[in-house]
Amino acid sequence: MTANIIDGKAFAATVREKVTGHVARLKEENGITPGLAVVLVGEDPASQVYVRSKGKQTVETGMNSYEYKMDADTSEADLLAVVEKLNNDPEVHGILVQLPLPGHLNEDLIINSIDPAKDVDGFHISNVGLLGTGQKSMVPCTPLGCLMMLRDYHGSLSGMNAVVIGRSNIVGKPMAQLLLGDSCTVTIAHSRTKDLPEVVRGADIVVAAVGRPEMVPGDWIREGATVIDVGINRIERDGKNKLVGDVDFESASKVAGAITPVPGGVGPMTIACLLANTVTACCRANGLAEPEGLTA
Ligand SMILES: Nc1nc(=O)c2c([nH]1)NC[C@@H]1CN(c3ccc(C(=O)N[C@@H](CCC(=O)O)C(=O)O)cc3)C=[N+]21
Repeated sequence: MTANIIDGKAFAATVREKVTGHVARLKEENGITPGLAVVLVGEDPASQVYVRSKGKQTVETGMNSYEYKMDADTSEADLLAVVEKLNNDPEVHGILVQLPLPGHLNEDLIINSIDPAKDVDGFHISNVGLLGTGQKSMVPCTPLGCLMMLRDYHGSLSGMNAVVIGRSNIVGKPMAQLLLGDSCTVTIAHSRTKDLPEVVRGADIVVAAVGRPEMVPGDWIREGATVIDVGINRIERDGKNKLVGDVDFESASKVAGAITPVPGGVGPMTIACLLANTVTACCRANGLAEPEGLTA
């Protein structure tokens, strides 16, 4: 058996098309242009690449993009002041503070200083609580992108066994909440899980989000299962730099029913969902109907 490839890059293009349509309508009918502010502290090269890509796509979909680049030694007070300014700016509907932050900055404190209505990452405790209780919230971009792909591929996820490997606040935990919301039977596995291979073999849906290159081999995957690979790991192989996931694609794609590749899977969907969340935040801020096809 050879797995179907779930093409995240192509799917992301369709999400961006929807975003572009909603943005055009907001401009035409309401005279509003959604705006996304991205704050980057420090000079991590990978982060700079993502931030540039986010800014470019924001503009391409017709939205306003605001970038704040701050020195690596920026004080907490200075960063809080920037967030406060963006919270109070009516032209800014979405705020993203790129993570990880330099060690001297308290990430929880900074994230929780963002207006929850503008928290397009969905990391604010208020949004986490809303998601956990099934109320309307801002949903974290990566899990939202994974959910969109799973729903598109399967239709209904009801009753399926889903195993999420990884318990991060950014992916694992919100992913599990979303799958539970779609009536999956959800297991959150992690580094201390007993007999992880056996647990994963019970899954109809596997979401790998641990950050360890190729740690999930094909013989952990049940025949025909759907595999969502959230990992983005830079490794060196045969003297070349390579991007690989948390799943061993080579062996897993021989047993899975469907699998997302790396690159070109979850990554592009994450950025597309950030744009989608910005439109959603803009509509809510203006008391307008939820944009169709862009929310969980
Ligand atoms: N507050 C915050 N929110 C984030 O959403 C956030 C963050 N901080 N910090 C960094 C991570 C990382 N991230 C990625 C987004 C897209 C790709 C992506 O599109 N990757 C391409 C490959 C790009 C490449 O070649 O490097 C792909 O998978 O096909 C990757 C990584 C968002 N993050």
